[in-house]
Amino acid sequence: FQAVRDYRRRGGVPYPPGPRPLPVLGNLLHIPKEHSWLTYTQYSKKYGTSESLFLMPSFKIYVLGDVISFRVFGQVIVVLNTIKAAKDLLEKRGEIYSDRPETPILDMMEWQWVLPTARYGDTWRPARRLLDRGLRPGAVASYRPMQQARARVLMTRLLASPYKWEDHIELLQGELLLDMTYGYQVLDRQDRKFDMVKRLSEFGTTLVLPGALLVNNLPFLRHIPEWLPRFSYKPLARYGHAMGWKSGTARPSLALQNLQEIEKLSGSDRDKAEKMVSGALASLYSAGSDTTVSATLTFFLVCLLHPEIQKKAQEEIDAVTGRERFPSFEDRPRLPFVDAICKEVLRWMPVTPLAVPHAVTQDDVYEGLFIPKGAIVFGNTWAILRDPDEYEDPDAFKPERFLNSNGSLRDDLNLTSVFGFGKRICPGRHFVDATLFITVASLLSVFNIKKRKEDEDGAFRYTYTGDSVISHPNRFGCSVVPRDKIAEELINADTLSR
Ligand code: HEM
Repeated sequence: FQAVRDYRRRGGVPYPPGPRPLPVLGNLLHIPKEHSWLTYTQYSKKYGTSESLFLMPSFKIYVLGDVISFRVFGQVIVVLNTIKAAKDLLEKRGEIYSDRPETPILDMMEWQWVLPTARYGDTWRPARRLLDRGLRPGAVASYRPMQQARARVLMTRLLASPYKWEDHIELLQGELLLDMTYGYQVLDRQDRKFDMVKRLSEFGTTLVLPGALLVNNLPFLRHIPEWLPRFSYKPLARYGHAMGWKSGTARPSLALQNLQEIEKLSGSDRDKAEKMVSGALASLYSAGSDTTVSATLTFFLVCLLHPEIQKKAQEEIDAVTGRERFPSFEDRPRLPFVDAICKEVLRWMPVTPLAVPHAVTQDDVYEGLFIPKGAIVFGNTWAILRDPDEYEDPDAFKPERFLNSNGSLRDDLNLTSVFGFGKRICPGRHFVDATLFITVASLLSVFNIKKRKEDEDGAFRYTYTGDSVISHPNRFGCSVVPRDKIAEELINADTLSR
């Protein structure tokens, strides 16, 4: 009966192609627990030929591999494997493709105000507007002096304790985000407020793992009253409280900007606005920290794998600074190769290979394929950025692909898929762009990032995590050494001047 009802609802229009569902289990076994983007990319090739019946073009049956689908316990999951499909649906039909999958656990915990998981509509809209305004290119430019200063503190720390390089990278991102958001200055890694924000946000991200999304579709797992109350400790209230956002620290920050507007309100309007603002602000650390850390770790990995690229970038930087100072944002137009490295870092190992899932709010038909209301839709950023038609030799790390023949930077419109799609595209992307540039340029101006002695002979292996929304390199050894005496003196002089 269900099959007949389903057929009627679709009017006979087929679902996007994919592996044949099994009885009861559907496609459960076809969805891998790890690195699912690789499997989806393979499926897209397997189901990816549009075939003509009887060799007659007009009798084409649609078996488009750029859109594939799976069904698990009544949930339809759609994966868009090309930039065209992602743009056609997530961007051009954004009004119905911008929701997020239902995550009741988050709602019960009052995380519904946190932007990356917020449902599309009246809760999301004002929070998103707030962040778009606060993180637009012009506004982000005002944080440059802070980003530059913090990047230099990273150099000081790396010189003092190079073996703690991973900790220093993580601390840098925490400092940048909490300063920009709340004007809060993290003391050190032991700072208790920093630690609490970190733990709360880690907990939040485990709830949006693909596994957690499937849990929503198993009715018997939907009610978990025994353990939920222990977790519902109003995380946002705590989060905002820890950062003192209502006391409005004097440093310019997004919190400070928004306080004045809230102060004009009263009663329930004020209460609602406070929740909205604290949710929007709390989104920034949870969405921005691990992601930028992952991209920075990939940059370190690239330096180990390609010393020649590192050297070429150093030559470019030296020609601009004369090795008498650190590079700055003002130097950026004269450092296209450094910029190209940052872009290639994002393309080569996309931090969120399947972006963040969208959900559809209305039945839809695309290229003769049926996409039902409630379907979860992934844009396969990995497949888009490893498409050999767009990126020659896509598995290779080649910054030159982002340069014109005269050495100037080349625009690449597909690269924005690193940050997702349509109305939900990452609002932090301009901030990331600045952070990566100044971190990479500062690092290369004074350090060589190399394999450890023990890794020099034999094959050096690296792997990436594949069980979460964010993918990052698994731990690898690395040696961070000042390039020479000049570099060391530059760092010391800068440290003393602070
Ligand atoms: C390399 C670093 C980063 C990457 C790769 C990244 C990627 C993404 C992606 C793929 C999405 C989902 C887009 C979609 O649904 O289509 C997203 C959403 C979001 N990102 Fe980022 N992001 C990064 C850094 C940041 C930073 C630094 C911030 C804050 C300053 C930030 C704030 C957000 C927020 C608030 C959302 C939710 C937007 C919404 O749902 O409307 N992200 N990001």
